[in-house]
Amino acid sequence: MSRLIALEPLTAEAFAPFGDVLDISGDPDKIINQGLCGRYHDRARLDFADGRAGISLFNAQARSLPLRLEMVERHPEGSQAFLPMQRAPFLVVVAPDEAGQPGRPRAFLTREGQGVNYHRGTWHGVLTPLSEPGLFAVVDRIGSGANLEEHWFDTPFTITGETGPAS
Ligand SMILES: NC(=O)N[C@@H](O)C(=O)O
Ligand code: NI
Repeated sequence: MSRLIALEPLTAEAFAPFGDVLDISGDPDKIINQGLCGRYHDRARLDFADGRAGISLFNAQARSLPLRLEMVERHPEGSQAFLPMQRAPFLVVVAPDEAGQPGRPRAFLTREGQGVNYHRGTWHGVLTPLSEPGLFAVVDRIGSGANLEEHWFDTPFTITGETGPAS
């Protein structure tokens, strides 16, 4: 299998097997605050086994494309949401699960202002901003026990800077 992975635009449909896309596309679900605010209500499936939701802030160093992808990880006990606190697009890498191992990864480029929520157990690359500040609010599980499984590829992939169809 080719080790080159093209970028795909992030859409709710394409990302549905892996998680939720959080953005203000389309009409808000509710108009609140005396008509001054649109509420895009309850847009992510949060799931925390034997734990609670926590909000953390990540200040991540920017990476550049093309990017060598050596590892994906997953959190068996909880979902994980990345909500940018700046407007720059960032890289989102996910992979299907194939009998407990990640299948071929897919790479998405967010639009400005988009965030993602990885469903519990979704294989994903670590937070990868493409510019700085790489400042994100992260909503994930706070609890005891192991909640991180890493998979290091025998042969790394390369995420190109090109956009293209799903591979
Ligand atoms: N380890 C950690 O808190 N972050 C990762 O899970 C990640 O997806 O970036
Ligand atoms: Ni993670």
